[in-house]
Amino acid sequence: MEFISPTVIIILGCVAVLLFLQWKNLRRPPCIRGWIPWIGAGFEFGKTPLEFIEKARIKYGPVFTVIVMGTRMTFVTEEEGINVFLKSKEVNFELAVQNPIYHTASIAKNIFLKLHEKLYITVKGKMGILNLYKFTGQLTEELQEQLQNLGVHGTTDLNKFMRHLLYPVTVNILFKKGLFPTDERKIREFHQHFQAYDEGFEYGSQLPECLLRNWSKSKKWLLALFEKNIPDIKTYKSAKDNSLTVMQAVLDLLEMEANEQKSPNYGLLLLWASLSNTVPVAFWTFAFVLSHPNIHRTIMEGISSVFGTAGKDKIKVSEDDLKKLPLIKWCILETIRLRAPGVITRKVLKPVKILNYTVPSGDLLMLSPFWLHRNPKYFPEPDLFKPERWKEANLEKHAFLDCFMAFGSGKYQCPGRWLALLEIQICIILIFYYYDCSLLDPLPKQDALPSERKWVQRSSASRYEYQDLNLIDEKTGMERSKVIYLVKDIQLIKTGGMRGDSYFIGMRSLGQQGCIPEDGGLFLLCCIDRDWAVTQCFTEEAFQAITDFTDLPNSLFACNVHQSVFEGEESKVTLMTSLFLALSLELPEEFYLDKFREVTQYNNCLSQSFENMLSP
Ligand code: HEM
Repeated sequence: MEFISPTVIIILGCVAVLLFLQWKNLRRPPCIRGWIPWIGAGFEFGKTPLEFIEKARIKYGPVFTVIVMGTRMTFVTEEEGINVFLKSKEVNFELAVQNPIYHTASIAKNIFLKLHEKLYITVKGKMGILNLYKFTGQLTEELQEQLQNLGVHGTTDLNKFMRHLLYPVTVNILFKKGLFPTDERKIREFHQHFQAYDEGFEYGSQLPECLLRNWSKSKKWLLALFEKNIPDIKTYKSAKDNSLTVMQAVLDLLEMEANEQKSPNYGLLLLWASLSNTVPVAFWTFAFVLSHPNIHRTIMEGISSVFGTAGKDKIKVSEDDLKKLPLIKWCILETIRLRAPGVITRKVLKPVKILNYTVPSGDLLMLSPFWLHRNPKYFPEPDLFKPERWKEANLEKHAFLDCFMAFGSGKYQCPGRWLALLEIQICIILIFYYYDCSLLDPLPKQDALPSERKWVQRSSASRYEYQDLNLIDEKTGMERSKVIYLVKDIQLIKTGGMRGDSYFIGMRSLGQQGCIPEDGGLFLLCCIDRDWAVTQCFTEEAFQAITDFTDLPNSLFACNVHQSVFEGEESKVTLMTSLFLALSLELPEEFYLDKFREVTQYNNCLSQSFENMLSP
């Protein structure tokens, strides 16, 4: 008896603990754990996070938890959860983001926590409503300068165009006038590294850097760029007034707090925050407007009524001018609604009650502006681009529509939101003032979810042709046709081949050289939105013909990839590099250099490494 009772007590104790844990779990939101310990639902979730969230919402209801890489993420999708996310004192922004900040910008958690509030106040003040007027003139000037470089007529990828416009403008305004490189090679390097850093940001915020070699390389390149330029940024004095740039204000604060060594890291964060959403939003606003002829026309009429008929002269844009063109702001906000960030996050400090559930401390509370903006309860006909819905918002008083959460909310709402809106407004005014634009192809598919791996809705690649409104070409004296077009871009995918291998496939528009071999084909062209009607295959001969660079101007690559890719490039190696970049294949440099060598010996082209790189 004496021997049995401790055993019984232990068993009863275990049962009691188990029952208690079960009871505790019963009160927690339904949980998607996946079947692999620690990784949880990481794989399914990582593939298409937005789609995953929506499916889980339908299956489990408005509050649910997903275990990903050892982290409990609890999603809230309806009022009650949203209210807790926005208003509860038990949830915290800084603790939710300190880890990603540590990974992506190498800012130690204790330094981040110590400085965050002061830095936020500084940055918010510099870009707040009261200071916004200071940016209007600078933005107009910088944008006009960039547009001048564009010349009078040409064809380019719309996405690339927006980057070429907004990277230098944003850098020169927020950091120091003239900081953005003007040398072709350096510009290209900047684009390459910033894009790699931005594209890999989600992975970079969660995985150790040693697993992301190329991302890490780009991060180091950008940090080194700031390291080199910090002294110049510090001593820069604006010719117009004595005001500090946003980065100068940050540097002053870091100096005061004796944390100057972290200046390049904060530079990198500011750079990323200022460009990563603004560029895709500018792209989509432009694309939405061009694909709605009535809206486009009304905007053009508005611009002519405020600035007169288009001409070559530089114009000045004032606050009053902007007020006379509300439709442009509505279009931008409507675009942001539709292309909002996938999630924003807070850390639960003490258990919080949502509906009948208790969300435990330590969970990350997640809110998806993307899905919130698609709820018809809050935004009727949510999938339609309807700028007029913004008439209801009290924009004069700087209020957005209820449940518009693209800039986050609460204490640490995006401090750059007014600047982002202003930048895109002026960008649209100037482009439409100087260039005549029209759309020849339909808008790229809005719903990019199945292939969407990012939280933020990226812009898809589209081509765009612009034409100066001065219809007479100064050089030739001839009249120019007036076209701008937006073409769906092509994605590289892979398929099975006749030898039972998987092949690397893909090209931009095929021209006559494309054909569909009956044996399964070697190279397949596929539209980014999986529109199979434009899918075509190459034969081996066709592939060899198009990779023959000896007759470059006539090769299929040269015909179909924009001419500028090849301009000024001497070596074929660089050509190949540009080509892969042009095809939006963000592959590591060593890889495509290797690829170039391999391509010349066609049989090696299908190496295992290639396969691995392309595997999703
Ligand atoms: C359309 C463009 C933009 C969108 C959609 C956007 C969105 C966001 C979101 C969702 C957050 C997190 C807020 C939260 O969790 O409550 C954020 C934070 C931030 N944004 Fe933006 N943003 C945009 C443009 C900009 C620009 C142009 C800048 C700078 C010039 C900027 C600077 C920042 C900074 C510094 C933070 C971090 C705030 C903190 O540490 O507390 N953003 N932004």
